Amino acid sequence: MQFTLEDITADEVERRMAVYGPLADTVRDLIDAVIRTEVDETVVTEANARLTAVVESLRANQIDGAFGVRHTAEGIGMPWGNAVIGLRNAIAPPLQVLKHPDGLVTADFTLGAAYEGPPGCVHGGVCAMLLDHVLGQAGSADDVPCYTGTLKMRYLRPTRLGPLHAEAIITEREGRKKIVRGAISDADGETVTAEGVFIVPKDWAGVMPESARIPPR
Ligand SMILES: CCCCCCCC(=O)SCCNC(=O)CCNC(=O)[C@H](O)C(C)(C)COP(=O)(O)OP(=O)(O)OC[C@H]1O[C@@H](n2cnc3c(N)ncnc32)[C@H](O)[C@@H]1OP(=O)(O)O
Repeated sequence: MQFTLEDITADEVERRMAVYGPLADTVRDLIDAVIRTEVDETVVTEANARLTAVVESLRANQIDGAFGVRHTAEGIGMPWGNAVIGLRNAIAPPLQVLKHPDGLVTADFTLGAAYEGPPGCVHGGVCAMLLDHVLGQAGSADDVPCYTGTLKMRYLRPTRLGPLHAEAIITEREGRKKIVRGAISDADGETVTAEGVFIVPKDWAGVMPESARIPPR
């Protein structure tokens, strides 16, 4: 598992974000539209033909495999394929995770039709995925990255699709292990709580170069 140096300027990062962010936003909108459309089926078939052509145009030149986690020499993270926060990943909500001075990390986001499990509610696995990431970023808030070792979820009540809040913080440390706790809440309070053991890998310094220790945004 390696992080990749991409030696570009901050301006170039911004420029690329302005190109790929809107594309992923449109595809995210497309996913929602495909789930909810009630148009005539001939329109659906035509849309599929146009989309197939778009996919072909994008695949004319592409990388092998996944995007990876790239960073600039200045330490700007570009985890753009990430399933939770990836700028280029239309499957990601995407979460904008904020890091507060006391170590708390928070994210406010809205989940729509693409994240449904029980009727009108968020899929339990989606809650686990989002909390895994938010707890992971809280565990890494001291700039020493850690990986999920164990993650326990408690589903208190169904999480309705719509506006939600997630937060997490390190509550205990023991050597390379950090216990991180967090929750997803709606307007009426917590719906899912999570507790995880996050572990700094033995060889983390080799895995993540000094220049990349600023957590990905
Ligand atoms: C900044 C961005 C944040 C994003 C966060 C996103 C979170 C993620 O999704 S990470 C991906 C999912 N997680 C993974 O793929 C991790 C896969 N596992 C691993 O890489 C390794 O097993 C790893 C790093 C967790 C531990 O490996 P290693 O460093 O060799 O641990 P090891 O030396 O055996 O054990 C260290 C301590 O941790 C404990 N431990 C090891 N594995 C686990 C585990 N799975 N659960 C709980 N405790 C564990 C050991 O018991 C030991 O404890 P103690 O010091 O008290 O004896």
